[in-house]
Amino acid sequence: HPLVTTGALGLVLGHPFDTVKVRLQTQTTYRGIVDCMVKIYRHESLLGFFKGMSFPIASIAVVNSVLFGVYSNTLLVLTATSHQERRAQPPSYTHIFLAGCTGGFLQAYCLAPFDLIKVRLQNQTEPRAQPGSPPPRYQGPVHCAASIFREEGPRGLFRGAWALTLRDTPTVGIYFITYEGLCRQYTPEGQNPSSATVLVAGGFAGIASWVAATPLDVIKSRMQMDGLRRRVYQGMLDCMVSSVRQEGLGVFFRGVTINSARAFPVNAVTFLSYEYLLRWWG
Ligand SMILES: C[N+](C)(C)CCCC[C@H](N)C(=O)O
Repeated sequence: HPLVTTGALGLVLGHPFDTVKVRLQTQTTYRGIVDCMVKIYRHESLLGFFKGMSFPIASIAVVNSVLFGVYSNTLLVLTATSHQERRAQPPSYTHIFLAGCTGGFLQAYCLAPFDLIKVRLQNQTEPRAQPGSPPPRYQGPVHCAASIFREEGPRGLFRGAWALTLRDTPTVGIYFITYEGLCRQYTPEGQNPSSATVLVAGGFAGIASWVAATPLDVIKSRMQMDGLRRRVYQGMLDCMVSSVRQEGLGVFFRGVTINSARAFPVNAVTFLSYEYLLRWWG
């Protein structure tokens, strides 16, 4: 289906932005977005921007099905109305928020191992296949997963999962509230939102939820990178405190600009697919 293709394309085109975000959040060698992009391009070529992309592509369908499936089923239980009836009897924002939080909470658990591997691969700065230079620690996603499993045990695959859950539970609530709120604002009573409305509302829902999610996103990424060699942080709180001590409060908004630029198109397309699927299967 074209929408699935567009969704996958959005993910591919958005990935370079995500790589820059992750590096800005976890490494101190970059002075900003442009500096980071230039350095990646010089040392690792264009391929450097696409490190760690295969697992997100492979898992997006599952992760988004859990997110949107749990959300819409929770809403169904809370409001006792089907999707069609819902245009006539819109659910309350409390219900939307609660259903979003439930979806975010469950989605975080499915996402955690894939996200960990993505972040570890994105942070490998070695250029690909340079004869003579030492090879990167992880040769690819499967090797990365197997190495983490071997070196850190099965729980190692869930490093940073707690921070990820805390990041996603409330902010997926915000995601759906923003989306529904904007759709209602710009749609005549009792009608379905137009495609343009869905795209714009979805884009802004992505940005709003990511802005709210950024502080815990930074902590999550740092927890995921911790333990690569020796462990630096005692836990999430320790990671927050020492990050703020060393880098100031601004640390909580690392990567927010580039991530917002990525989030608008990616989430616009995501919500458009969601609305289409609901109308078909309703
Ligand atoms: C709630 N939080 C902001 C964390 C995520 C919301 C949507 C995530 C989306 N798949 C994306 O990659 O942008």
